Amino acid sequence: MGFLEIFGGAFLLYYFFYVLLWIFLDCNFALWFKSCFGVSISTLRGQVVWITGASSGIGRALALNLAKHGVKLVLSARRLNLLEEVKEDCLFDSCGLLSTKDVLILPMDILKLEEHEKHFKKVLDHFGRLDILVNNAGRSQRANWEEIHTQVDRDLFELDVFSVLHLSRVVVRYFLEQNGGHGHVAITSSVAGLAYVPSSATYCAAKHAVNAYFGCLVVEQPSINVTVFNPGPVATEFLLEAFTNKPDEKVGKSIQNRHRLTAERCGFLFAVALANKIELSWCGRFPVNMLVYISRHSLLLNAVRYLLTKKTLQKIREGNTLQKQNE
Ligand SMILES: NC(=O)c1ccc[n+]([C@@H]2O[C@H](COP(=O)([O-])OP(=O)(O)OC[C@H]3O[C@@H](n4cnc5c(N)ncnc54)[C@H](O)[C@@H]3O)[C@@H](O)[C@H]2O)c1
Repeated sequence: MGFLEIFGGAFLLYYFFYVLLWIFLDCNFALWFKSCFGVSISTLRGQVVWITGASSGIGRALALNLAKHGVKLVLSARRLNLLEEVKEDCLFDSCGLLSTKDVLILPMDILKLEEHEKHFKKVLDHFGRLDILVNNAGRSQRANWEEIHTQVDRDLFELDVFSVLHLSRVVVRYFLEQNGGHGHVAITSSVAGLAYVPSSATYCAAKHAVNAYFGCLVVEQPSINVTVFNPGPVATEFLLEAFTNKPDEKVGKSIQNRHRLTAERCGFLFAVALANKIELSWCGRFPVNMLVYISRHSLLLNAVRYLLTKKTLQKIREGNTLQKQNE
């Protein structure tokens, strides 16, 4: 057998394996592997994890998954009543591993950067330390590229990028100066931060931006653990609050969640990524997982760009449940 046959066979085998991953897994291989054979979420028991945007969706699901394993929590968002409900659910799901003082409700508007230090002080006053910050609060977008008002670009970046960076810098400085140089920062990014998706140009750019900022933190401060978690479509109510092309306008619609990852599964995978300190991971039901793998292989990506129309990509994005307005 010549070199070409061996090389060709190995190449085909490699892609055969990859295609199997694309079809059967709902996340990247490393994350799936760790969810089965990695360290348990229980290794985080007793640690203090601060989750922003914990009142609903992925943040809430992550909180519940961590609470089941006795992880102490700081729950932040703007709506106090919802945070109180999440706290109750966390205490219930922890089956006695957590008492009421182990879950701190810390209402905050993350856009008020000047209050970040004050909120962090409350965390330290209550628990005496912080082990992991999870930057999860954020809003998505539905808008045509050419119609997006520059104010929307600014507002979305203010929330999804600048507020995240500001809070993270407050915490990273604490890790470096008062925590022996160690600590863990995580971000709920998106597959829109790994690939290009239609109808969300500002959001896509914002998630690429945070991925780049946190990637730079990894190379600059190797002692700080960074987890960039990139979900595909997840069944939450995020479209209610999503930006459009106009300032101060929200999409204001529920999605029908036929082909989306459940928030529970997403929260579990996120908790696995935290426990195993996975730097970069993603999740999503077929064909999202496949498209992310392909987007990381530029040759295949170019082929797929010719094959998939904007409408098809949009349908995948919406979990095959495109609303009339978005068609
Ligand atoms: N649902 C998806 O399909 C999906 C996919 C990829 C990434 N994400 C990301 O996941 C994260 C959570 O989204 P979700 O789907 O759970 O939606 P969600 O609307 O249920 O959660 C968003 C959370 O952010 C909070 N928040 C928004 N603005 C805030 C502010 N100014 N101050 C404080 N808190 C604020 C909300 O109160 C809420 O708790 C977001 O960063 C989003 O970009 C979602």
